[in-house]
Amino acid sequence: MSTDHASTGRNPAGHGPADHASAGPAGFTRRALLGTAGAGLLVGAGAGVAGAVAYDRPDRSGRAAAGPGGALGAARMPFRGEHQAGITDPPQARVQLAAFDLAEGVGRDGLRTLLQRWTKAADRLTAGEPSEEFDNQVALDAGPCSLTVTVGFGATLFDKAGLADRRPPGLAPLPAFPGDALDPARGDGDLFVQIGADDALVAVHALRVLQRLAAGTAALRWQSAGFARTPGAAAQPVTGRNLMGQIDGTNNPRPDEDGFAAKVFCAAGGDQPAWLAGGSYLVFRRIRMLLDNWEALPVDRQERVIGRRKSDGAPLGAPAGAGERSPVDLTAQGPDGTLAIPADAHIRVAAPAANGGAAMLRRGFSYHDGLLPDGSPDAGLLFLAFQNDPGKGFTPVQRKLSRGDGLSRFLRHEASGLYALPPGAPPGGYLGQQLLEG
Ligand SMILES: C=CC1=C(C)c2cc3[nH]c(cc4nc(cc5[nH]c(cc1n2)c(C)c5CCC(=O)O)C(CCC(=O)O)=C4C)c(C)c3C=C
Ligand SMILES: [Fe+2]
Repeated sequence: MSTDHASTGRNPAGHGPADHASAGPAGFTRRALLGTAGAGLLVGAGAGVAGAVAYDRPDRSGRAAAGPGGALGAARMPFRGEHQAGITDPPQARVQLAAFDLAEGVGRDGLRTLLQRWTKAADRLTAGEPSEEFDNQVALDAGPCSLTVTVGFGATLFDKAGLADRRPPGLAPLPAFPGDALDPARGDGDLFVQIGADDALVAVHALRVLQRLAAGTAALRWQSAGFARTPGAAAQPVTGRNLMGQIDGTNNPRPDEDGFAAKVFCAAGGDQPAWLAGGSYLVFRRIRMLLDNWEALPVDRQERVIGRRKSDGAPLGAPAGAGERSPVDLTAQGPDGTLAIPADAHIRVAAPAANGGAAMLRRGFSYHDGLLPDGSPDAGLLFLAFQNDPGKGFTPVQRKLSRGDGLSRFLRHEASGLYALPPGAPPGGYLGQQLLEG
């Protein structure tokens, strides 16, 4: 399968011809539309750097910016397509995650109106235009900055909106896992939004717009801000690091591999409702890292906890210079004859081969929200995993990790959410139309 619309389903229809797609780090699809100035810069940058990887969210070092927000700001992710944006697109530098609860008495019609208003706003904001219904001028001088708006439906939405018979089976509650310390006030919710952008103001602005458009219909339940590497921070596009310092995301399913779409997206037929075809399920976990304990561990022991080298992300046992994409050999032995990748190493316990082929597309973001009362960092990973069936993806893997993963000693799962993501908004239509009118 190639990195085309069939595998990514991100259709640039209606957004002009300047679409650049390439497989970026960690298998995400780099697909952004640049304004005239940005497109010119891309060509110029590619011509000037021999052997450089085509990278369509341009490096800040280009600087020759014109138009809204400069080159980084002009990069634009198509909002419409077979699948929603923000799934196969590479993680942006900033994310706002939030969930909303429907107000009392808001039924199907109220939900439809809300989704229509959100779609209209997302159409405009992702194109770098202010929202027509409400705008507070916070993002006025910025371009779209690769803004994506991704919407999901929690299990509780379906009863409230009179859609109980349309609730998909994959929204059955996740089981409780050993060690869970979940705060329901920071998870779950009727409606979920993931807003990514390469600029913090653009992301916050988009969330504020959606929140204002929801006034009287749905109230914010929780909100979490996250971040990832800013494009251009590294000399070459590489898979990002998390707050434990590990390269995180290497062994994700890749859009150019066979069966990618079947792992990540729901297909028509089977036990999935027709409205979810082209959609996906998202598992969210707010996972705090016990960084004081982690950082007290020598690097070689940290590496054995994960099963990969910190420097370059290569699997333990791989020769020097092998790189993060080097194949994982779970049978490799060290000089002393023991397993190079220990029995409780995270990548061994989480591997699809150890979990009946369970697969998911991880697209997490770091968070750092200051200190807890005991002085330890309130920091970790906003874990986001997209899959076609959480019962065959996240749940079996997390069950295994919670019992036998060396990494779990350094983690606390503090919030959780499970959402069904409808397919992309149909041409001229709105997000969730297949659910409400199908
Ligand atoms: C239930 C699923 C998973 C949770 C929860 C999870 C948390 C978590 N992971 C890291 C760091 C890394 N994970 C890596 C690989 C990896 N993780 C999962 C699943 C969960 N991780 C899978 C399926 C895999 C791939 C396994 C494989 O096939 O090799 C890695 C290695 C690099 C990579 O492939 O991404 C790191 C590093 C943290 C810090 C964390 C919770 C905070
Ligand atoms: Fe992991």
